Amino acid sequence: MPTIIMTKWPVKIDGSVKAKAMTFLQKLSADDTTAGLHLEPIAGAADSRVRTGRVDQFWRAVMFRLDGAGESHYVIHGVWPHDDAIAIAARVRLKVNPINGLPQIEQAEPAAHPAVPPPSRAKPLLGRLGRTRDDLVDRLGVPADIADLALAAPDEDAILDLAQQHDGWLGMLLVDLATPDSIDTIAERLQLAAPEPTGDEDADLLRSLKQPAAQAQFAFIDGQEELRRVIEKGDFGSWRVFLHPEQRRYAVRRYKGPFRLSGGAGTGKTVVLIHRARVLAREQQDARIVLTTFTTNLADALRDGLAQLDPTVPQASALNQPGVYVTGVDALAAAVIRAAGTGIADAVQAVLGDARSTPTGRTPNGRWREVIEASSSKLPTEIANETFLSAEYALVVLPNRVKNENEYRRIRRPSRGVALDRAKRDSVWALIAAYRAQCRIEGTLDFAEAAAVAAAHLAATGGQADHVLVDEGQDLSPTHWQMLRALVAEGEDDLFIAEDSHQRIYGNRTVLGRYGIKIVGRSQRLTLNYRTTAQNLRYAMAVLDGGDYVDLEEQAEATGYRSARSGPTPAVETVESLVSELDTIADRIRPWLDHGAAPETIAVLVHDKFQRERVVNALNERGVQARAVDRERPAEGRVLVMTMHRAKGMEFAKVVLADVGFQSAAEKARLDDLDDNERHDAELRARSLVYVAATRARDELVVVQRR
Ligand SMILES: Nc1ncnc2c1ncn2[C@@H]1O[C@H](COP(=O)(O)OP(=O)(O)OP(=O)(O)O)[C@@H](O)[C@H]1O
Repeated sequence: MPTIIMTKWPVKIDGSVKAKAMTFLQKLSADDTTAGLHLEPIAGAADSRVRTGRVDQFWRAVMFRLDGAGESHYVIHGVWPHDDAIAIAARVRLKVNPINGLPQIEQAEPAAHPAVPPPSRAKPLLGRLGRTRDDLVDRLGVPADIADLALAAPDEDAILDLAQQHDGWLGMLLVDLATPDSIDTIAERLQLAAPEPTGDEDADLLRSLKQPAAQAQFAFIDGQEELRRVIEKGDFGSWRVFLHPEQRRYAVRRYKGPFRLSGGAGTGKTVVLIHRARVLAREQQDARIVLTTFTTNLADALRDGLAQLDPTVPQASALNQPGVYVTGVDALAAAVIRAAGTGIADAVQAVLGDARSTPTGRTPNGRWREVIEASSSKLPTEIANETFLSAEYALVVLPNRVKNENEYRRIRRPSRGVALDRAKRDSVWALIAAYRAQCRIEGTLDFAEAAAVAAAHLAATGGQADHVLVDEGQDLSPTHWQMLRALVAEGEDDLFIAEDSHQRIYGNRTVLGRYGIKIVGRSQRLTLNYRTTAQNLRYAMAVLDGGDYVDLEEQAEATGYRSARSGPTPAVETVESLVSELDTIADRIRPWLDHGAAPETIAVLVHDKFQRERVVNALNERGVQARAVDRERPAEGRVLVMTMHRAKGMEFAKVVLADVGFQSAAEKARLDDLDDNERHDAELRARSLVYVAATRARDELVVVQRR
């Protein structure tokens, strides 16, 4: 049976043609001698391998036929109207790039490229970065005509425009060339290697199509189902098929222990996790794989993503079952506790010092505040506040299983800022004891307690997973890490953690090594942003400037991300009042809708739920149909309005960021109560929130800031 090798198609085709293309390719992959396919060579074509095929009366497919190992292979170049297809088929050529060994589709007459612009007085970007024509052409294998265009490009935006015209390895090389990375680093990142030609051109082409960097553009299709997915999803689904060589490496490689993958927003960390879950599930049918993240909404998205990638991957419906169990990290703790039944009593005893067997409820938000208000504590406000106490509890008390005043007096409190002398420790413990007593009466646990109890149970009774994959690692708390560590035995491919410390918007800094997760050098970073245009990325990175962010191994978080796409500069509008803010938001959205943007591809991101309701009402009053998004999945047909927290992990074509720089009186008072350490951390989180929100925009970003 012939093998189909799909490429990212240069033109988008609409639904009815897709269906016909699908039927055509299905028949081709079943039997290429079927008469109705009309596979024909083109007389005088630049490449004798080229064939056209009949999709219907009007449309033709253009492809290359390669013969290797006694089988025919068809590299599908695309589908065009009849006359265009014939003209394209006459000129295209598939060859192995002699410098980098990668497959290259080129036109016999390169007239399609714009002329090299006349040199401007300022030195072009690549020259400023010390790049030469030899670097591009002789070391990396950039075709000479494109190298000349790149070397004449005045700035990063011009290079990105050029990169956008070239899918696959060539586009990736051009994006990398606009960064300060060395030529060796760039070559290494794409894993370039040019093996000696064997003398059999078809075999050499097939070998080149299998190179890691080639797979960002060419995909060997495995069965009819995969064929259907690739065609139906077209461009938007390309993450499913065309991975960056680095992404592929992290998705498939085996690691001797925990591995950490960091990377800025939109660099494809989630994509890697989903692919890795599939690879593990396919290779080890009985394996119990847990794929987890911070919130239930994010877990829903992971579940959907995995089903989209491959509906045949079994998704387990309970912990400790073969398949991929996708769940939020707190739901995971609840699942461990539920499954343990009354057997959880020992773990509750180990963590809290009382042997409750059915801690079923969830401690309500605000409980710390009630405890403080009900007490006659003499502690200063920088200690007797909800932020400090809940952090002390989650970072010091629970992970160390502190059960009484004596133990608390002796415990080390690394990186906790405020020093506590003996009297203060005793007063803090009194509040903690009151908190625990109240929760005991009500039979509730808070999230950090539930994770600590689940961790203690798993540590005593044994792991319930073979591989654990974690997204949004920067937001997890110490007891989450203890639970995940205990969930899987130490060993090969035990934990795979994706994180971006710039996106920490919940909780406090944590250090993996303190909770038994030893990365020891197994850590890598993704740097190519797939989602956000270079202009939006610059805005988002500027929000973080000067902040001292550190990662889960206590290293300063790196920046230096690059984007593969270029677009308009974000519009920043400063307004004086709430009314003018609401007017501005509506005025910005209307033209997008008038130009045909689907309403659900537009999002307004705000600070809190009150503002969300205000914006929804104001937009509807101003004739823009809008809907608030809370926990549910967003629906179609209306502009979406949600909090910046809710937007985590999501993306939209166009985003309006509202309330930037605005602080309510209540928030200001809360920050004033904090000690310097906590306040500094709260400020980092606030910046991270704007960074998260700004990086949700794929194409256009409008920022509305209040004076
Ligand atoms: N190889 C790829 N080809 C095409 N698109 C990709 C690829 N990898 C990722 N993407 C797209 O880039 C976007 C961001 O990917 P993803 O959500 O995995 O990034 P992330 O690093 O997890 O982002 P965040 O940290 O902001 O949640 C998605 O739209 C995804 O489909």
